[in-house]
Amino acid sequence: MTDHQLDFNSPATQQFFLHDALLAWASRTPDAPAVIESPAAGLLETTTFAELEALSNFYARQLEALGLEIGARVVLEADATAHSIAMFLGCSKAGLTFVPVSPAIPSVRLRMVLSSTRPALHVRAEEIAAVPRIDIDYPDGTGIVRFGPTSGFSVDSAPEPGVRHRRAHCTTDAAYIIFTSGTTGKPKGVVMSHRAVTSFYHGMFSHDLAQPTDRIASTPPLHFDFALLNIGLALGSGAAIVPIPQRLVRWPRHFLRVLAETEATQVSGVPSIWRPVLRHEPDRVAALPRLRAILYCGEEFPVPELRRLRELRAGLRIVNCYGSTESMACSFYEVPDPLPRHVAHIPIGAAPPGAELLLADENGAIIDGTGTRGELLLRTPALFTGYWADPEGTRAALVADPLAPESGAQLLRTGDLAYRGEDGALYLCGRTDAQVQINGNRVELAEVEHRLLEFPAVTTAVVVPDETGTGDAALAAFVILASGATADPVGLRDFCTATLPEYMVPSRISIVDSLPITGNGKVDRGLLSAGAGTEP
Ligand SMILES: Nc1ncnc2c1ncn2[C@@H]1O[C@H](COS(=O)(=O)NC(=O)C[C@H](N)c2cccc(Br)c2)[C@@H](O)[C@H]1O
Repeated sequence: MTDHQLDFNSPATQQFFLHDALLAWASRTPDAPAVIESPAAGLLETTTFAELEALSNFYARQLEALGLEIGARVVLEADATAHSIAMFLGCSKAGLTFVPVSPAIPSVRLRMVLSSTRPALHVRAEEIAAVPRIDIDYPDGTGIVRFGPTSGFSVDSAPEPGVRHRRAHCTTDAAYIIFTSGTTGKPKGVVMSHRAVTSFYHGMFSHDLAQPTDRIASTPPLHFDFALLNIGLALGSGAAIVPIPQRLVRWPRHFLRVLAETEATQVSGVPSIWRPVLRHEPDRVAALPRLRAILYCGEEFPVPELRRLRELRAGLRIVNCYGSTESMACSFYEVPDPLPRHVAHIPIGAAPPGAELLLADENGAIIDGTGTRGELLLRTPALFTGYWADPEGTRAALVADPLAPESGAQLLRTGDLAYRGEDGALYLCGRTDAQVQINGNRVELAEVEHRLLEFPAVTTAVVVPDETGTGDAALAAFVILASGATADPVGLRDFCTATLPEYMVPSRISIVDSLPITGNGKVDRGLLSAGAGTEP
């Protein structure tokens, strides 16, 4: 063993890292399916726990051989597949921090991630590396790697070897950094340590959400930590993960075919994935052979749609999973079966064992009673390390424990408003800021507004959730142009598409002469949301 190679078996390093949590079953059930993929109709590809472990060891060795520093970043551009899961497990084993990004990420945003995290490597799944990104100027010394069943681990350009200062990998090191939308017009890199992620998983396993015989279909993209929850839930329970390619999620017939062929027993996804399925293929939902549970997160699931799902599948277990990326997630709430007629909103339940959700009023005082609205504060061992390169933003997200301010303990300010129901459960009722969820993706309205304001002719931009449409959440933008200036909604929309992910591009852009305001002079977003802003 050379002086910088890590010995995973020595007591000193016998800690609990992300890869320990996800591969514990490789020794118990090596031949059980860990990843089941459906590359084409009628075709299934299964990777066993032993194969996944061996593949992650292969990638770990290749990464180790590059001699990078512990904690160096690896930007991982891939969809969720057996190989990309093995790659991030390999990063975990090699003490490297992975930064998952979507293959659909606009180059401008990818450049921001690269310049901010200064990664040692940009590793790309071979199926997407076939389309080279020509407009990326890498920070110097960044290595470029293609990986997959054909390429193995192909180094297209070697990284500058890091100088090893650190001897050992410890669980407070960052397992991953996930970039979410940021209010200051700049996305925030949420840094999650191994200790935070594995303690979250530990709390999650106390809910018995999965058995070794389960096959959990996962629909979120790899850059959304919901995907990491699903992968951890499946593999950590000895069950199989069934990654659903993004392109299929929007096609109900294909989506349901894959669920049927892989005999998925659970489906994890944001509520909006069910809307087209319920509208266009209800019979196929009813006919799915083994679906027994769904898990959702990211946004409210409209109760009428939940009822419809239950009509189609009597006894379906439905779990509402609430949380923010800064603590991976937080609470799991079992939707009662049957769902009483009077229920109009599904609660988020309570925090998992080992964590605590508190309600605080605007002065920071704790709210114990029922019916009073406050901001949700979270005490959890799964707390993020901070926002990457943003100490100010990190401080603003945390608050001293109101019940023990002297202790130095920090609680997460979720930014969510909630109240405690008579049933003791917590119900969300809005945001303290203007962050919204579009198809389960977090959108800071300010970030979209900032982009619109970069358009030369625009003097004012307001973006609100568009409540005028039916079903899918969308964004409506209202812009005011400088006097005499001209612009058209199509041009404005293209301008947004150039730098923002699709879900952040407003579907409706109205050029207006004025905006409605509330009594205290703020733009009346509620009125705009309701479409009042577009009346002639
Ligand atoms: N179940 C809900 N009902 C309603 N509103 C929800 C729910 N889950 C979130 N949200 C909202 O989304 C915000 C956070 O956005 S986020 O940081 O992008 N994270 C997310 O959306 C997803 C979050 N990481 C998560 C949740 C569950 C499992 C995993 Br694993 C991960 C929360 O503060 C809430 O406002």
